[in-house]
This record gives sequence, structure tokens and C-alpha cells, in this order.
Amino acid sequence: MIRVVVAGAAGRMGQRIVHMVHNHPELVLSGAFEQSGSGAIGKDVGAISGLGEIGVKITEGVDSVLDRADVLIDFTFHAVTVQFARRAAESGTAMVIGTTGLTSEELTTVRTLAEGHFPCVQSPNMAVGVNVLFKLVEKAAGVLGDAYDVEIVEAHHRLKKDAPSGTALKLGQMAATALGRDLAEVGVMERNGIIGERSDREIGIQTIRGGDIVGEHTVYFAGMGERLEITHRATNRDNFARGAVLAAHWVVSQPKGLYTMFDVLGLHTF
Ligand SMILES: NC(=O)C1=CN([C@@H]2O[C@H](COP(=O)(O)OP(=O)(O)OC[C@H]3O[C@@H](n4cnc5c(N)ncnc54)[C@H](OP(=O)(O)O)[C@@H]3O)[C@@H](O)[C@H]2O)C=CC1
Ligand SMILES: O=C(O)C1=N[C@H](C(=O)O)C[C@H](O)C1
Repeated sequence: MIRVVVAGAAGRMGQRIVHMVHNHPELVLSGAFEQSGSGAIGKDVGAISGLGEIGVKITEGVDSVLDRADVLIDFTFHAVTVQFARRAAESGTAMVIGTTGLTSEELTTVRTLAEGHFPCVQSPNMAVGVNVLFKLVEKAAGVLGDAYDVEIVEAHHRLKKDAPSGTALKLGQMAATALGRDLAEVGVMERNGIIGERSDREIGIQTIRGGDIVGEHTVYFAGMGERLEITHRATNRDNFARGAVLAAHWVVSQPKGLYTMFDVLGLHTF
């Protein structure tokens, strides 16, 4: 059995991952933790996540459980993800990182640590449908080329902390790369006032936050006289959790290095 520890186990994603790990025939939930001060510490993680008691208590901090982990699944907060990656590097523990909002410096740190010390799957979206969307957008941008304006709109629940979503940024990167552009140069994340005409090369990424929207992404390829729109809508979090659990099962038998869901799902050549 593969021993899985879940970080942020009482969170929205943590709870769904606990469910999926608990019900997986080849995985065992060997630990679940929250940060110091959390009201969930000491409680049975099954009771918190709606499974009923399963005999695994939520403990305090990564060091309380890391020695019980073959793989650590992290859906928490960008700054702590890097701390967990440092600890995983020391112990050689595999990781699955779903947390978004990492700065480019934090992403570089995670990459360097993983390449030197442990296998890690990192993706801003673990859902199969979204990973297919990434590839469709890459292909569509490559075929349509500069004659079509690329605009991305994402919508999420009112409690989300980062914007734009990690998924929207990756969609922007996929389109930018296919068009030979650099998203850091051409990405436009806000428009307000007398901004003038749209430039040919910009890629717009706009954000909606409200209510309990789980996660929606639309990519527009707007041409003169026609428009292609490709949308993914998540209606619950199980798609993300299922992908994270698939990645956890896959990553434990990989050599050290940083991987994406394209590796897990075999989508590189799609
Ligand atoms: N890759 C993907 O497929 C997906 C990625 N995400 C990303 O996952 C992240 C989490 O999302 P979500 O579950 O909705 O957020 P939540 O806030 O519901 O869950 C995060 C959990 O992590 C806990 N946490 C924060 N700091 C620590 C720490 N130092 N140690 C242990 N636990 C900690 C939080 O505790 P506290 O409440 O005390 O802060 C909380 O319980 C976000 O970055 C989101 O964008 C979300 C869905 C899919
Ligand atoms: O915070 C969320 O909820 C989600 N975050 C991810 C992101 O930032 O892309 C993925 C998903 O859309 C849900």
C-alpha cells in the first residue's frame, strides 16, 4: 500500500482528497495535518470530511506526519507549499502540488528542489478535462495564429485567494507559447478607463469572483466575423481530487524531477 499524507486536510480540496484516498484500493491515508492554531487539530479527519470516523487524527504541522508518508499531497497556500517542498527534499518524499498562486521565484525553488531530491507532480489543475483543454488551446492558437485575439475569462468562488487562477495563467501560457509570445510581456490582467484600441499581441485574462462557483474557464479566439469559444466548467471538486490521487499513485514510482499532469495522463503527444 502507498502511504499518503494530506496537507490542509480540513480544507475544501483536502476533504475531497481524504475521501478519495480512503476509498482507493492501493492507497492508505497515513496522516492528515493542518497548521498550528487550526480548530481541526485533534479531530478525526473522517469525521471532518463527512466519512465518519476512520481513526486518523488531524495533527499539527508537516513534521508531525512526514515520516509516515510515501507521498505528500498539498492543496494549501503558496508560501507554505515551498516550506513543504523543502521538507520533502530533506526526506526524499514524493509530492503532488495542486496549490496555485506560487510566485515565479517559488516555482523555481520547487523545481530546483524536486529535480535534486524527490519526484513531484505540480499542476494548477488536476482535472482531466482541463488538461485536455490546455492541449486544445495550444492547438487552436497554433492553427488560428495572430489573426485571432485570445481572451481568457475565469470564474471562481468568493473565498479564492489568488487571481487570476493558476489554470487561467497556464491557459495563457499555452496560447502564448503556441503563438511565439511571452505571457509575462503580453498578458493583460485588467482594463479600466481610456485604454485605447486592443493591441494585436496581447492576451487578456479576466477574473470573476462570486458565491460558490467551483471553477470555470473560457478561452475566446475572436476573429473578424467569427469567434471560437472553448469552455470548461467544474461542477464539483471531485475532478481535481481524482486527478491528485491519480498523480499520487503515479509519482511514487518516478525518478526525482518535476512533472505535470501531462506526464501522468500521457498527454504530451496529444
Ligand atoms: N490544482 C488543482 O486542481 C486545484 C488547485 N486548487 C488550489 O488549492 C489551494 C487550496 O484550495 P482550497 O482547498 O479551496 O482552499 P482551503 O482554504 O479550503 O484549504 C486550504 C487548507 O490548507 C490549510 N493550510 C494553510 N496553511 C497551512 C499550513 N502551513 N499547514 C497545513 N495546512 C495549512 C488551510 O488552513 P486555514 O484554514 O487554517 O488557513 C486550509 O484548511 C488553492 O491554492 C487553490 O487554488 C484548488 C482546487 C483544484
Ligand atoms: O481555488 C480553486 O477553487 C481552484 N483553483 C485552481 C486554479 O487556481 O486554477 C483550479 C480550480 O479551478 C479551482
